[in-house]
Formats: sequence, C-alpha cells, structure tokens
Amino acid sequence: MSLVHKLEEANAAYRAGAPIMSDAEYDALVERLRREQPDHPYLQTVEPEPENIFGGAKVRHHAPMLSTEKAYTESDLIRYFSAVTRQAARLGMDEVIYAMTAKLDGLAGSRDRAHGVDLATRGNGLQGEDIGKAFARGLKIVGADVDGPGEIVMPKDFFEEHLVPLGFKHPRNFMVGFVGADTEKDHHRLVKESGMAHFVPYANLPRFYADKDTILRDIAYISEDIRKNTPYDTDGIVIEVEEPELRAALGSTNHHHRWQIAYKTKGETAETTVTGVVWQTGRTGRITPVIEIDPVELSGATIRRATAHNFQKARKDGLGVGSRVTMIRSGEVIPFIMDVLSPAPLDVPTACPCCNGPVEEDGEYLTCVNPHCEAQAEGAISHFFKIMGTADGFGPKAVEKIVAAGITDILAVLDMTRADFEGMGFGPGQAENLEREMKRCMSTPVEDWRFLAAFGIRYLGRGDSKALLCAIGGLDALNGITPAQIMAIDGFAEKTALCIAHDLTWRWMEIEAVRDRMEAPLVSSAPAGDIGTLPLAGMSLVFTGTFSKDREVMETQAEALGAKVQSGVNGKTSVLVIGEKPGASKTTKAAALGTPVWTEAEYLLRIGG
Ligand SMILES: NC(=O)c1ccc[n+]([C@@H]2O[C@H](COP(=O)([O-])OP(=O)(O)OC[C@H]3O[C@@H](n4cnc5c(N)ncnc54)[C@H](O)[C@@H]3O)[C@@H](O)[C@H]2O)c1
Ligand SMILES: [Zn+2]
Repeated sequence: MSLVHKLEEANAAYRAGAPIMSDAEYDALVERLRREQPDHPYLQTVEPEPENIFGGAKVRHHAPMLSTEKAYTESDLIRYFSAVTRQAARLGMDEVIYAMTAKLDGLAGSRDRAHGVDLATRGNGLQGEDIGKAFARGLKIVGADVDGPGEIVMPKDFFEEHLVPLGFKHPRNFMVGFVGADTEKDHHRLVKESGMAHFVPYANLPRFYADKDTILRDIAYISEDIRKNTPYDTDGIVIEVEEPELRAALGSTNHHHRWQIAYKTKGETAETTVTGVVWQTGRTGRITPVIEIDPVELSGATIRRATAHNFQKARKDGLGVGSRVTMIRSGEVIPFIMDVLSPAPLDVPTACPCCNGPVEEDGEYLTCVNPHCEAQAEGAISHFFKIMGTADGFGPKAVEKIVAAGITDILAVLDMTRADFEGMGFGPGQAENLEREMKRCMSTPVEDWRFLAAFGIRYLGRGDSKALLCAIGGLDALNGITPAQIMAIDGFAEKTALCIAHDLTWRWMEIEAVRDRMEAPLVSSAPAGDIGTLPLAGMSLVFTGTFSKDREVMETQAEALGAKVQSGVNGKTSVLVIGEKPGASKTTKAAALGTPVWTEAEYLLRIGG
C-alpha cells in the first residue's frame, strides 16, 4: 500500500472515531511523506472528514476551518518566528507578543449563529456537517457562549473514572460517537446527566503571553504547565499572533493560517526485542498481554514493559517473544509499542491466567467469562452495590478486603454476617455497619431493571435492562431467553443479542438465587405492573437537605415505591421532603405554592419503614 493511501485510510478511520494507528505513528508517517514528496497534494489541504459520518446536513463555513502547521523542534519554531518578525517589521511593528493556548485533542466544531449554524464539524475545512443535535444530547458550552471555532471534549478525570471501565480508550473517539450516534445509549445518558460533554470555544481558553526569546528558552516548561492545567486531553500547544493587522498580512494557505503554529513534543523512539509476554486479567474480565522488552532508555526513563490493550492487533502484528519492535515515549503519552519491525507469533491463552476459567474472543478483546474469577470479583461486587444503590459502605477498599479473604461472588457476600466481617479484619463498628447495610439492600424494594443491571452483564446497563424487561414482560421471562427473542426488540443488534443471551444463560442461577435472597419485591417495569398499590404511587416528590441516608439512595427508594422524583418544586410537586439544612429556594417555593412538607421521620412513617 502506498504511503499516501495508508495515510488516507488512517485519517478516515480517525475522523470516524475508530483510529487504526496511534497519533504518533500517523504524525511520523506525515513527516515521512513531507521528506519524500514535499509537494504532495495530501500535505496541502486539510485532512478531510469522510462524508456524512454524523448524519447532519452539509454546512458551508463562512470562515474556513483550517488545520495547523506543526513544529516539533526548536528550528521549526525559529522558522515560524522569523517569518512573523519579518512581516511585523514590514508593517513597522515592534516586538511581537505571542499568545499560547492548550491544543485540545477532541473534535473541532464551529458555532456560527450569525448564519444560523448552532454547531458544525470542520469537514474538509470549507464545508462541514451540522451537529447542532449534540446540544440536545447534552453538550454544554464552557465559558461565554460566543460564536467561533472550538473543541468538543470531555474532562480526562471523568473519562478515566467512568468510561475507561466500559472499554472506551480515548475521549476524542468517544466524543465522535457521542455526537454521531443514532440512538442514545446508556453511556451517552451517563455523560449527559453528569454534564461532562463540553464544547470549549478556543476564545475562552486561558491565554499565556510571551515574546519569542522567552518562548524559545522556556517552551518545555510552558508546554508542561499548560498541559497540567488543562482538564482535557491535549496534543501540544497553539502559539499565535493576535494583532488583526499582522494576521491579515501573514494570511493563510489552504491548509493552515500562517499566523499560528502548533508545537508538539515528538516522542523519542528506540528499537528493542520482546523477551516475554505476561497475560493479565483486569477488573472487567478483559485479558491483555503485558509485553516485556529488553530495557531501553527513553526520554530519561528506563522502559521494561508495555501493555498491548488490543490483543487482536497484538496477535496480528506478531508481538510474540523474539519480535523486534520500536518503542516510543513522549511527554504526553505513556510508553507504547509503535511498530513491529520483525514479527514472532504470539501465543494466546485458551484459559484465564487468573482463574483458569473459559475465555472468549469478543471483537478486539479476550475476556474471561467466569463471573467468579477473582480478578473480576472486586469490580463485580462493587458494581452490584453501586447500581442497587440501597447500601452504603461497600466502597473499593471494603470490597478489596472481602475479595482478598476469598469471598468472590455476590451471593457469598450476601451470606456474610457481622462475625464473618470481623474475621476478615474489619473493626466491630464497621462489621456491624456492613451487616446492617446488607440487610437494608435486601429489604429495600428496587426496580427490576436496576436489579438486572447490577449484575454487570455486558451490554446490559440500566437503560438497556429497562428496555429489555419492558419488552419481554419481566425478569422471569429472561429464563432461557434466546438471541432471536432479544434481537426482535428495538435497539438490540445481533452481536449484542448473542452476547446477552449467552451471559444470561451462564448467570441465570446466580441471578435467581440473589433474587430469592431479596426480602422486598422487585418493582416491575413491565407496562402492566401493579404500580397502583405502591405506597408512593402517583406522587411527585422533591428531596432537599441532608438525610440519614444518601440523598440518591432516598430518591432511588422513592422511585421504587412508585414516586416520581423531581429536581425542583413546581405546581406538580405533591410533597417536599426536607432533611437537615434544606435548600432555601425549595422551601420558599413550596411555601408560596402551598406544597405539603414532610420531615424525614414523616416520610419514613408514610412508607412504613
Ligand atoms: N491516529 C490516526 O490515525 C490519525 C489520523 C489522522 C489525524 N490524526 C491526528 O490529527 C492531527 C492532524 O489533524 P488536524 O488537522 O485535525 O489537527 P491538527 O493537529 O492540525 O490541529 C488543527 C486543529 O486543532 C484544533 N485546535 C485545538 N486546540 C486549539 C486551540 N487552542 N487553538 C486553535 N486551534 C485548536 C483546531 O480545530 C484545528 O483544526 C494530527 O496531530 C494527528 O496526530 C491521527
Ligand atoms: Zn478469570
């Protein structure tokens, strides 16, 4: 395949949110093309988005959205500064002061309400796609709502905490899916509810100012400082001239503005040999190879191993013992294998390295499907209590202790007593607490979809569990369900249906056993459910203040008992439930509307608990 063809293919995949190579690899190939064929048309225009990946109408940009020129070295920067300085001298201007901002690594978009465009992608630079629907999906503008270009991004902390465990690898690719997906999935709702999909107009980014000599001297510190102070992924910094007159004089090419440059630190690379492969099972059951290498020095650190997250690619590339590879490390990424120079076959395990249980290939992942696998147990147990939402105290630390003591499945946890907890090294107070919380978890009514989602079955988050149970008529109907039955339901594709049916069969006994342990009934989400007999049926409640339990737990319980929970008081509110230090705006509003107010004690009395 020709170099350009390879670049075109990689670019199309990247723009669609499913890259087939790393950015460092792509950038290295672009630099190679620049060396070999400096005048190639591919280098002269904006790398285009494939047509119609977001399903929006075509939009013409009133100002073209260009790419940036890149500087990897000091001499690249000097060349840029000289060109600007020459032009400034022609205009009779003094020393130029440059503005620097974080180069956000997301999906570029432009807001141009002056021409009726809420938001559009960059497209080919001249014409993009209308993605205004992203606001309905939960996209939030960060800072002043100004027209102009910006970036669609997600804070990295949130991404790492909530989306990495679901298998997403890069916020940028996630946001491409978020903006373009036809149907709203659970993970989209999670992001929407948390308000973590952001559109950041570049004009709102913090700006740092310096002259060229300061920049050349301190560029490493400045870059690192900007990176550290930006909550989003970045891939360098943008250095630019601000004076409109100088911008106009410098002008643009079809590819970039001459008044702007992106500074990126290129990773250092080194060749080495693979000396060993160790397979590890993660918390979600995913089995990934850790590649051990002959130690190499890269940017001042000794690198001994790298994780290959995509096992399928590792096998295809031949990352086995004895293969020769190129490692790369830059300031912004952890070291990884960039290239396989000479392959060697990679032996893939047929059993889980942790529990010896059965494994399955699911797309690019190798997964241990044994729910009792110790490596997965912690994740599974925390997930259960978190989704049930009716017990406190089963945080990561406590669960780690429980699993370390050999209790690796939900049922076994539910069988534990205060004495058992104490035997594991919990203090008497905490042991008592855990026993009480577990009883509460078993005696509080929850919706059947929440119960099902608590088992952490692949593709059965809360929303999809609800859809499944509503369509199928309740939990019992899941016993022996076939892929065909699931596929017949709107929103379930063949691959997911196969996977869900398989996992349900495998885990049905456990699900039933846990349900038998429940002392409270599950609230059915099937349309013909007996909602009318629940104590809070038909009521709309608002909770404010601090309660003896987490507010979220109170609200979940109220919903399970038939209530609708609102976030603010309005004419439809039946009762305002107040804890300690209730919010003044809610109590005032309730007083003005004459809405009944209950204390926590009154509320508990009413629900009989
Ligand atoms: N992994 C792959 O296969 C693959 C394929 C294609 C492209 N890429 C990556 O994409 C990049 C090239 O594509 P590109 O032209 O979209 O990006 P670029 O690196 O040339 O950057 C230009 C874009 O940066 C954006 N930007 C972000 N922060 C900004 C700020 N503070 N001020 C101004 N603009 C800002 C602008 O929207 C502009 O369009 C390369 O760095 C490459 O690594 C990767
Ligand atoms: Zn296992």
